[in-house]
Amino acid sequence: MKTALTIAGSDSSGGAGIQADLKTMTANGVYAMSAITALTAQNTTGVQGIFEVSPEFLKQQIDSVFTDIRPDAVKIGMVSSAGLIQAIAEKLKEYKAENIVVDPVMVATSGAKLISDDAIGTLKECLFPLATVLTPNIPEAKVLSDMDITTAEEMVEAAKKISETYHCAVLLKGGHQLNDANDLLYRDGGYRWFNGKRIDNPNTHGTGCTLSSAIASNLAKGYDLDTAVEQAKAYISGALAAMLDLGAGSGPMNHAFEFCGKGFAKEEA
Ligand SMILES: Nc1ncnc2c1ncn2[C@@H]1O[C@H](COP(=O)(O)OP(=O)(O)OP(=O)(O)O)[C@@H](O)[C@H]1O
Ligand SMILES: Cc1ncc(CO)c(N)n1
Repeated sequence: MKTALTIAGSDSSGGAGIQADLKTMTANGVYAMSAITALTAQNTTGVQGIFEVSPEFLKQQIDSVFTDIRPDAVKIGMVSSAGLIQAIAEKLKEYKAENIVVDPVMVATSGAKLISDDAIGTLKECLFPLATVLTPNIPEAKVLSDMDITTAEEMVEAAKKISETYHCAVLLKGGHQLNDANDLLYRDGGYRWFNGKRIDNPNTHGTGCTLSSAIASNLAKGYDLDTAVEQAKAYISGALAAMLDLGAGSGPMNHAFEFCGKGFAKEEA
């Protein structure tokens, strides 16, 4: 069985962060492991608290994973401070990690800030150069490209700028902000649109985490980047289309939509 590691923050409400990643990787057929950067006290309405681990303890978790079950792909999500980012970069280089998906998480769907301003510089300097693919949403891409992005043409320009600056592929997510869930993959000087049909579902908590983990799972299984993105889009569309409706705010998706009603996932006794 192929294996994947998520290095990210825990979401107590289970829809984003580590919990979304582990569910996504499992549903996508790879063995899922985690190294936790921070605990969040969080639900669908917001983030009530953040408790970071120390860089030393994060390194210890990464050592424990790599020295025993080597991951075929690594996904990186919420990393809120410079020391943690440096710790991850050091360990990924030491273990020559491959298939690295970096989701530059800055703000939660609920609006809460998940990274300190000084850490954004460290993210660019230490982690982006290690990435196979970066997966910013539009607000994150605005910060990273220092450009305004209001049209599809500007999405191409911004993705090109980020890709050329950090020498990695960039998947710029159209998501809820701009168009019909159309994402743009810029790599090796060229680009391709991945058009998604917008699903009329207000419950989008954790969509970014889920997409990046699905891409990492597909890379772990040996698919090329284009196919990995294509299949990840199909997975997230299925999870959104299952129309789970939990919590008072923007709720989580059903990561196990393919299993529902089957085998051990039968709902009622
Ligand atoms: N309503 C929708 N219907 C179909 N696809 C969607 C919808 N909303 C988001 N997506 C898709 O979900 C994926 C994640 O994109 P999105 O822009 O939501 O990420 P994000 O803003 O980083 O997520 P998060 O809110 O978790 O931070 C993309 O592939 C996007 O196209
Ligand atoms: C822990 C965590 N990571 C990422 C996000 C972004 O959706 C979130 N809301 N919470």
